[in-house]
Order: sequence, then structure tokens, then C-alpha cells
Amino acid sequence: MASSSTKPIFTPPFTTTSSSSSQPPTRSSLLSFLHSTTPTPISLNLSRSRISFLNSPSSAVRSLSVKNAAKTIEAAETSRVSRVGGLDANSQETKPTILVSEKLGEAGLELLRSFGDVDCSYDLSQEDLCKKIASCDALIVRSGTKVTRQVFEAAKGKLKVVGRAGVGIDNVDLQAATEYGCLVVNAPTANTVAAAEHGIALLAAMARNVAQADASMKSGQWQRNKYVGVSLVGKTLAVMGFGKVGSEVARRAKGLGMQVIAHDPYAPADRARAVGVELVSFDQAISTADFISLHMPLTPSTKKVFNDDTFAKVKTGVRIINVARGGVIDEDALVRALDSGKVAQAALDVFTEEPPPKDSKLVQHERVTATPHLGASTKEAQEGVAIEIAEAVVGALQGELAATAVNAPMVPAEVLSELAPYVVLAEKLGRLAVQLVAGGSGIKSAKVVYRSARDPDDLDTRLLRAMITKGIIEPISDSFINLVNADFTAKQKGLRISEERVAVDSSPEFPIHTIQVQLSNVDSKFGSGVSEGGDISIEGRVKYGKPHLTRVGSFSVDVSLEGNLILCRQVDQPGMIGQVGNILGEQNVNVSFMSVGRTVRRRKAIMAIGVDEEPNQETLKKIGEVPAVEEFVFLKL
Ligand SMILES: NC(=O)C1=CN([C@@H]2O[C@H](COP(=O)(O)OP(=O)(O)OC[C@H]3O[C@@H](n4cnc5c(N)ncnc54)[C@H](O)[C@@H]3O)[C@@H](O)[C@H]2O)C=CC1
Ligand SMILES: O=C(O)C(=O)COP(=O)(O)O
Repeated sequence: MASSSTKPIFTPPFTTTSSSSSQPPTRSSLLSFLHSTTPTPISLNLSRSRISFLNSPSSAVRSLSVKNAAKTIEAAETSRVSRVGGLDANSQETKPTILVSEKLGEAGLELLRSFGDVDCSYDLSQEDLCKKIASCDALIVRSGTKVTRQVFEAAKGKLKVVGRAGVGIDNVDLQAATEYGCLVVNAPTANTVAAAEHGIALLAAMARNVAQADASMKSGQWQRNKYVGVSLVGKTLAVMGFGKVGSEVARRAKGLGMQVIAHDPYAPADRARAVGVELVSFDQAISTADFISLHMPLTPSTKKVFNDDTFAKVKTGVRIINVARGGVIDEDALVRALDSGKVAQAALDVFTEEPPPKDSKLVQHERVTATPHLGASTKEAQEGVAIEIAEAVVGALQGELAATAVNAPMVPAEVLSELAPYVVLAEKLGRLAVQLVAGGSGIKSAKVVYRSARDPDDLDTRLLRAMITKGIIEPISDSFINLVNADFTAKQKGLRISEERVAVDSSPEFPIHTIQVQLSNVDSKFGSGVSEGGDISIEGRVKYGKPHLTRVGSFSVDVSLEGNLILCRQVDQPGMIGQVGNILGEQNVNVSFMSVGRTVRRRKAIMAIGVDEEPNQETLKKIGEVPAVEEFVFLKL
């Protein structure tokens, strides 16, 4: 896919080294940003000292010299840069491998094949899935594949995206996905109608004993009196879960002349009103309904929500339809309720265990109508779902943030495009700030101050916060941070990132005026980087689309954040620029930018020097020996 044809989304996160930082923001890949090359979750991947460096200043770490800390940064930098060469849809060095583990519509497969190597391997055992996954960039599943923590562990960081070709993501371990920086996307809309239609099919079939009568006829019988059914018109249907499927079921049931009520703690009343449905409490719904249709997701709070206690409260002779998930019903309790006659009939498409055991009392029950999870199984829905998920997975592999991301913020493309240069700035500020920390200090809290003329509701900072987290953590660890795992990783490391927005009187045309990163309760190896409040503080802004450093501690500077940076505090006197420039020139280090900021004339000044190459130790030593230089620090961007 061409990288030049579309608007920039955001700059690849790895373009922070001198070789690449001068590139303008390109249509990067979320892949680069999501590119999870870490072999284990961050929490497991750090050496003890690195964890301590971020978490608590253990004595071992306290004794780390600044030189050692610099080495740590250098080692992490080297390994990080070497990891950058992985799959990037822009570079197209390698085609991504996409494993499809369950049957997917042909149109979706075609789209996937146009982008990567597609391996359709159905009915894999968990063991075989774990073996295969280590070479896959994406995995596409339906409800039959359990994407467990073990799968993410076995992926060793290569798996970037799991696409769920359907709605329910209860078969994917989202926590593990997040810890491993793997994006999970689903296809939430294409099978809504199919599931709703199947719910209605089961409702009608159950009420008129269609399945039982059919089986009876096929066994040679003609039992007209046995299969007298019940009418739907005028009966009350309780829709439990008034989401996409639930509301479509409600609409259709009203067309059949049913009274429809619904229970959904999160559904807006106006949506229910628009369909002509009254939202009621759980108890009211189950105690007044003649039919109960389940449409809520399986979550810890909905697991076995239909149990002995619930069945005790329902109207005797109630009929239940479940096209949601088997796990929302305690199946043994349902068998008891059917046996006692409390529940007259059940029509079930989904089961706690799929397929259920052959001798399942529930499936075998004569008043149960069962289908093998067919809710989404229409030709139309499967084609739609396949395209929806293929687009989402290809998009994610290309760098777009999927609108259907389940475990990452959904940031619209136009917001991403606008934030692109600020994303680069944010990461660089994080990287600079952490390099000002003296080796032995543990960073526990960082504060980010955004100065903006925008209304706070009009400024989505999640991406920026993620990049600052990345900038702070990556230089001092082996962690790989992306939008999926940034908050999780920060929390794991005991790093609290707080944000503050300050309104400024500038043009709201630009989302942000300045970004300031403050690290508190840490020692600095460059005293001038500490603000009057005692925090390491640096501030930057985007100028002409490029990130600029505008403030270090209480000194104003103005230097483009490209290449590497030397910060130097000296006595404010003539000739300083020349002296330092000469030393760098002797070693053929090219100065790209230079800016001097001072507090008091002829007293103290800070010189910020952007350099293309990395000066050697000898050159840095010479700078330190210039009599007027009071302190200096070399920082990699
Ligand atoms: N049998 C099949 O083949 C299919 C099954 N499904 C299942 O149906 C479920 C619903 O799908 P959609 O309507 O597309 O999802 P949705 O997300 O649009 O709707 C789910 C609704 O359930 C509500 N909810 C959450 N917790 C609840 C609770 N404790 N009590 C009542 N309501 C609660 C939510 O607020 C939401 O409105 C999915 O989670 C999936 O498990 C979906 C498609 C096909
Ligand atoms: O979309 C859902 O949640 C479904 O349950 C559909 O499952 P399936 O993709 O048919 O295995």
C-alpha cells in the first residue's frame, strides 16, 4: 500500500534517532507504533535494576553512576534501534503473515491476500495454534478459537493484531493482549441483523414447537395435539441487553404485536423510546415477561446472571431465548427450572461449552430448541463480517488506529493527522526529560502540562500521553511501549502520569501551544534543567510542523529537536558559541541549531546545541573543560 498517497497519520515512533528524526511526519504505521517486538510483557522483560530504576531507588540502583545510567540508555537505544527493522507496512520489506483460524467469507480473504500471506488453518488445537502464532503478525478468529494468555506468550511479541470476526470478544484474553501490546479489533456491526433474525426465528420456532414437530414427523408420527403452541401477539417480551442486536430484536418483536420491555443499565432512554420500548429494572423485566431474550455480552458481571435465584423470580411458564452467550445462564439451574416447569421452554443458540457435551441434559431436554451457534451464520453476515474484520486488520497492520479497537483508544484519523507532529514532540520531550535524571533516581511521577487554546473536550491527549510514557520508559528499559500498553506499563512500573491543561489565549487552529514534561522527586544530572519548583522540567512546541525545545528548567531556548542535543550552562560572556562550536568542528560534528537563553545578562546562560553526529567522549570532555562552562549534558533524541 502506497505510503505517500494519504495524509500523515502519525510519525513512526522509532524515528527518534538522529538518522531519522529529520524526516517529516509520514503516513506511519500504527504497526510501527503498535509493533510489538518485546518477547514478553514489559513487566517480565526488565532486568531487576531497570525495574528499580523506574520504581524505587533501591540501594543497588542508587549506586549506579551517571556513566552507568548513560550506558543503560545506550544499550537500550542500540537494541531498540535494532528492533526497528521489523515488519513495517510502509517499508514492505516482508509481507505480514495473517493466520485465519476459522472460516471467513471469501471477500475478506481476498482483501487479506492482497496485503499479506494468508494461512487458513482451521480447527487448530491450542498447542498447534501456539506453535503457529510465533510466525504470525495477525490472527483472525471467530467464537471457536480461544486466544488465551498462552497464545500471546507463544507469539513472542510478533503478533500485532487479533481480529475477531464478530462481536463477542469473550474468547480473547484482553488483559494479556494489552500487556503484550497486541491490538484487538472486532467487527461489531455486520452480523447484528443476522443475530436478531436468528433470535426471532428461535422465538417463533419455540412458541410453535417447530423443531420438535419436525423431528416427530421425521420419525413417522403425526402428533397435532402434542404440539399445540402459544401465540406471540400481546405477550410481553423482555429484551435483556438493549444494544445493537437487542434493539433489532425489539423492533421485530413489536412488528409481531408483542409488548416489548428492555433491561440495560447502560442504554440511553431516548434510544429505547425511539423504538417504543420501556427500559425497566432487571427484576421488573424478568418478573413480568412471558418471553425473555438475552442480548448482553458475557462479562464477569453477566456470568451466570440467570441462576436459581433468577429463575425463582420469573413468571411461571416463561420462555427463554439465548442468542448472546451460553455463559450468562447457569445451565444446570436452567435444567432444574425446565424440569420444575418454572421455565416452559428455552431456545438456545449458545452454550457455556461449545460444542456442548453430546449427553448435555440441556440440549437433550425435550422442551429445548437448540442450534449450534448460528446467530451470525448467514451468507450476508459472513461476507460483511469478513470484509469488516479484514479492513480493520489490514488497517491496523498499515498503521491506522482501527475504529473498532477493543483494547486501545479509538482516535479518529483526522485527529491523528492533526496530532502527528505533537506525537513526535511528546515522545522527544519524554526522552529528553528522562535523560536529565541522575542515574540513581527512580522516577515515580511525571506531570504533563498542555497549554492550549482549545476547549478541553476538543483535545484528545491519550496518544500524547502514551508517547510521553514511551519516551520516558523506553530509553531506560527493554520495554516496548505502544498505545495499547502505555498506561498498563506505566502502572506496572509505578510511574504515575498526571495531565493538566492550561488555557492560553492563542489560536485554537492549532491543538496545542506547548507541552511541558515535569519529573518530580528526582535528582538531575543537569541542575539547570530543574525548575524553580524543584522538578526536572522541559517544554516544547511545534513550529512549522517540527518539534522544538523551548524551555529547559527556567531557561528559555529555541532549538529544533533533530539529531542530538548538548545542553550547556555557562557564564554569559562573549565567545562561548565560538569556543564550543570550534571544539565540535574539530571532530567534524555538525551543528544543526544553536540557541542561547539566559536568566540574567552577563551572569548565567544556557546554550542548546543541536548536533547531527554524536560527539566522542574526548570532545565532550573538552567542552566540559572550557572555563566558563559550569555544567553540560549530552542528550540523544
Ligand atoms: N449467537 C451469535 O452468533 C451472536 C451472538 N452475539 C452476542 O450478542 C451480544 C450482543 O451483541 P450486540 O448487540 O452487537 O452488542 P452491543 O454491545 O451492541 O450490545 C450489548 C448491550 O448489552 C448491554 N449490557 C451490558 N451489560 C449488561 C447487563 N448486565 N445487563 C443488561 N444489559 C447489559 C450493553 O449496555 C449493550 O447495550 C454480543 O456480546 C455477543 O455475545 C452477537 C452476534 C452474533
Ligand atoms: O459475533 C458474535 O459475537 C458471535 O457470536 C458470532 O460468532 P461466530 O463468528 O459465528 O463464531
